[in-house]
Amino acid sequence: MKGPLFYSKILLFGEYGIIKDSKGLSIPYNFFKGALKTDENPSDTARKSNASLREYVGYLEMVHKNSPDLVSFDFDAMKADVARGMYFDSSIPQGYGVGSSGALVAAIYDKYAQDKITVLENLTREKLLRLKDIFGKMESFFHGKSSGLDPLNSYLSIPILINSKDNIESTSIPTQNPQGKGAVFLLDSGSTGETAPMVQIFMEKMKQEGFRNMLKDQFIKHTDACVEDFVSGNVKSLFGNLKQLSHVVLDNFKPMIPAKFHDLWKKGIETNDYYLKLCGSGGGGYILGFAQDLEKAKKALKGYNLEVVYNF
Ligand SMILES: Nc1ncnc2c1ncn2[C@@H]1O[C@H](COP(=O)(O)OP(=O)(O)O)[C@@H](O)[C@H]1O
Ligand SMILES: C[C@@](O)(CCOP(=O)(O)O)CC(=O)O
Repeated sequence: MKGPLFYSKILLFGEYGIIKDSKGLSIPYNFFKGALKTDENPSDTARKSNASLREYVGYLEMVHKNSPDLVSFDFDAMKADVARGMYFDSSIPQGYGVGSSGALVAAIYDKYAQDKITVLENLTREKLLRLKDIFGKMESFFHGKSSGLDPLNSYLSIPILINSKDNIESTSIPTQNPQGKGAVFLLDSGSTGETAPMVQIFMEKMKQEGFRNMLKDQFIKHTDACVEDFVSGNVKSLFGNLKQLSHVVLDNFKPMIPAKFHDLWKKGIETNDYYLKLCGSGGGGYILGFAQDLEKAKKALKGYNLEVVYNF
C-alpha cells in the first residue's frame, strides 16, 4: 500500500455516549489500514469502492453548499480522480466497529480539503473541535449521526480523549506492560454490523425519558469513570467500573449485541473472568473484551477468536 496511510481505530470507551455528552477514549489500531489508490486493472472490490466514492463526491458537494464556511474541497481534482477509478484500498473490515468509514473520510480530507488543518501544526483545542465538526459532517454520509471521532483518530493517528462535547484533547495512555496478565482484546462476532441502523435505533430510544435517564445516570456515569481510570492507570477501579458498564449495556443495548453473545456476555459478569462491551456501534463486528487475567479469559472463551490489542 502506497501513499499516506490511514489506520483503523478502537473506541475503547464512549460509543453512543459521545453522540450525546459522555467522555470517550479512542486509540489508533495500526493492524488495519487504507490508502486512496488508482489501478490500471481494478478488481471487483476496487470498482465497488470507486462506485461508493462517486456517490460520496455528490454528498460532499452538498455539505459544502450547505455549510460553505465549514469546509471546501478541490472538487475538480476529486471528480477527475474518481472518474479515473480512484478507490480506497483498505484492509479495514467494514461494519466491524474499527472505523473503516472514518479512515476513508480522513484520507479524502487529507487529499482534497482546502485550507486544511494539518497534523504538523499546533493543534489547539479549537482546531481539534473544528476538525471533529468537519469530520462529523463528512462521515454522516456513511452512518447518519456521527461524532466525527473515528476520522479524527485516523487522521491524527494519536489517542484522543473526549472530556465532553466541546472539550477534546490528544492524550497519552499508560504504556503497555508486555509482561502484564491483564489485556484488552477484540472478540470476533463472526458477522458484520451496520452502523446506520444501530445509530437509528439509539436515536429512537433517546425519545423515551426512561432511556435518557438510564443513559445519563448509568451508561454515561460508568463510561466516564472507565475513561478516567484507564487514562490514569487505575486498573483496580477500572475493572469495577467495567463490570457495571458491561451490565448496563447488556440490559439496555440488547439490539447492539448479537443474540448468540448474550449468554457469553452475562457469563463474564458472573464469573469476573472477562467483561465485554460494545466496540463502536455494535450489532456485529468486533466486541471489546477486558480481562484481568488473559489466560483465564482465554480458557473461558475457548473456541472464540481473540485478538489482544493492549496489555496491562
Ligand atoms: N474501502 C472502502 N471503499 C469505499 N467505501 C468504504 C470503504 N470502507 C468503508 N467504506 C464505507 O464505509 C461503510 C462502513 O462504515 P461504518 O458503517 O461506519 O462501519 P465501520 O466504521 O464500523 O466499519 C461502508 O458501508 C462503505 O460505505
Ligand atoms: C456509535 C458511534 O458512537 C461510534 C460508531 O463507531 P463505528 O462506526 O461502529 O466504528 C457513532 C459515532 O460516534 O460516530
